[in-house]
Amino acid sequence: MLNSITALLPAKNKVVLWYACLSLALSIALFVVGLYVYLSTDLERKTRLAKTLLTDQMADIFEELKHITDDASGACYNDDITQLRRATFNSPTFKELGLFGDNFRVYCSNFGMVNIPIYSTIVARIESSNDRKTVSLMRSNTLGDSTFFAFYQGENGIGVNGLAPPERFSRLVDSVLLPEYFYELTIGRQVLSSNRDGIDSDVWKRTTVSLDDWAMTLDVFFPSNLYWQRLPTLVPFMVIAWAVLFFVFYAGHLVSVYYRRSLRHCVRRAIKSGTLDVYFQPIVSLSTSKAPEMEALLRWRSAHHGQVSPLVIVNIAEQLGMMDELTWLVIRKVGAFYREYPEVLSGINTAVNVDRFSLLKENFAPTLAGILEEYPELKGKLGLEVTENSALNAQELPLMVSRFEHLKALGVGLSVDDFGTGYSGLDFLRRFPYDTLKLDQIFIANIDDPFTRQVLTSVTQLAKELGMDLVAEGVERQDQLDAVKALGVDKVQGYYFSQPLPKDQVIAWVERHCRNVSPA
Ligand SMILES: Nc1nc2c(ncn2[C@@H]2O[C@H](COP(=O)(O)O[C@H]3[C@@H](O)[C@H](n4cnc5c(=O)[nH]c(N)nc54)O[C@@H]3COP(=O)(O)O)[C@@H](O)[C@H]2O)c(=O)[nH]1
Repeated sequence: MLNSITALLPAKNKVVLWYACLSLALSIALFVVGLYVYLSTDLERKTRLAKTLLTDQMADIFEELKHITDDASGACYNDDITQLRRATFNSPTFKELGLFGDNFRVYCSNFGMVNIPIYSTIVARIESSNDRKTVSLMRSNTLGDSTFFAFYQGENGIGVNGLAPPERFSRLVDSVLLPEYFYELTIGRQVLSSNRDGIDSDVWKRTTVSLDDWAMTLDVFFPSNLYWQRLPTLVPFMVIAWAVLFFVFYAGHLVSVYYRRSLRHCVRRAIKSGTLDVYFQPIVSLSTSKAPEMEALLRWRSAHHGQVSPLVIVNIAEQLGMMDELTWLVIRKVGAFYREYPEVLSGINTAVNVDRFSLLKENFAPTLAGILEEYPELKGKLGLEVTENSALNAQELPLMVSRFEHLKALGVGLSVDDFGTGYSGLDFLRRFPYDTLKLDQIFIANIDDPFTRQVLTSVTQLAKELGMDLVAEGVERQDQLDAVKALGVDKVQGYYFSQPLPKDQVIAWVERHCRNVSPA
C-alpha cells in the first residue's frame, strides 16, 4: 500500500515519507520491545532485592530472639515477663514472644505464665536445623489464623518463639514489589503473604526465588495488564523518538546523497564500473599525409557534474590511489576498440598516457603483458606517453631504465610527453630509450617568439640525432603548421586536423582521411 501511495508523490516527498514510516515503525518497535525488556529486567531485579531484604530480615529476627534467650532465667519471673514485654514493645516484627524449655513447652509469654506444647513437627525441624531455628505459619490463640512463628533455641536449652501477623513480616517485600507486581510468599505449602488473587490478566513472566533454610519461596508475576497500562504512558516518548530517528535518518540520507554525488565518489565509481569514455585524437604524418598514430584521451560526462576534465579525473585517481586501475581501464578500452575495428585500425598505433609512478612499479610490465595477451590485437600497436613532472631520484633512475627495457621487449612504444615543460631534460633523453618526443603545446602556441623558435630548432635537431620521432602537439592554425613544417617536424597533433573524437567518429575520420589528410 505504501508503494502505491509513494508512487503518487514526487521523489523528494517519497524519501521523506519512507523515512517517516521507517522511523515511526522503529520507534514503536523500540518502545514496545523495550518496555517488555525493561519490565522483565525490573521484575528480576526487584525479586532479587526482595530476596535480599527477606534474608536480612530473617537474620535480624533471629538476632532479636537470641538476645532474649541470652537474658532469660529459665523460669517465668516478673523480670522475665517484663523483659518479654519490653522486647515485644520494641520489636519491629513480633507482637508476642514466648519462652520454652528443653521439653519444648512454652512456659512464659509477655502475657504471663503459660503452658503450651510446641508441635512435634516444629520440634523436629528445630532439632534437625544446624543452628536450632525454624519458622512456621500456623494458627495462634492470640493472633489467629496464619500467624508467622519464629523459633530459636539457645545453647542453654532455653528457647524463644516470636509471633507476628504475616503482613508485618512481608511489608518489606510489599515495599519492593507493590504496586506493579503480583507475588506469593510461601513457607512450605502455606501462603505467608500474597496479592496473587488480584491477577486478572495473563502472566507474561514469572520469577521464583527460594530461601532454602526456611523453606520459603517467593514467586513474582509480571501480568500482561501491567504492560498494557504502562504502554500508553510512553506515547509522548515514542513521538519524541520518532522525531529524533526521522531527523537522524534524513540527515544521514542527505549526507550520503552528498557523498555519493561528490565528484570524488563519482570518479571512484566511474573507474570501478568502467563507465569512463576514451576519445581518440589522430596524429598526422606530414610526409605521408596519413594518420599513423592516435592518442587515447579520457573523457567523462558525469550525471551530477557534467563534463569533467581528464586532468581532474587523473588528480582524483591519484588521491584515491587508483591511477593503475585507470591506466588499465584505458588500455583495455583501446584493446576493445582495436578488436571492434581491426581493419580500419590495422596500420595505426595508439598512445596512452601513463603516470610515471605506475611505470616504476614492479608489476606494471607483467600486468601490461597480461592485457596484451587479453587483447592480442594491441600487440605492436600500443605506445605509452610518460610525462616527467618530477625529477627521478638516484634509486628510481636505474629502476626506470630496467622498466623501460622490459616494456620495449613487450613491443610497447615510449614517448616523452610535454617535452620541455617537466624534468625531461637532455640527460633524461640520453638515458632512456624513448621512441618519440612530443613537444609541449606551449611551444607551438608561442612559435612566433624567436627564442621559442630557437629552442624548437635545437630540440628538433637533437631528436633527429637521437633517432627519435618528433610530434608537435597543439597545432591549431595554418601558420603554426607551416612553422612546424619549416622546422622539419614530421608528425602533428592538434585541432587543425582533429579534436579528440569518440571511437565511431574517429573511425569515420580515419576512413575519410586515410588517403588524403586535410584540415578538420
Ligand atoms: N594518466 C592519464 N592522463 C590522461 C589521460 N587522458 C588525458 N590525460 C591527461 O589529461 C590532460 C588533458 O587532456 P585533454 O584535456 O584531453 O587534452 C589533450 C588534448 O585534448 C589537447 N589538445 C590536443 N590538440 C590540441 C590543440 O590543438 N589545442 C589545444 N588547446 N589542446 C589540444 O592536449 C592534450 C593532449 O594531452 P597530452 O598529449 O597527454 O599532453 C592530458 O595532458 C593528459 O596528461 C589518461 O587516459 N591517462
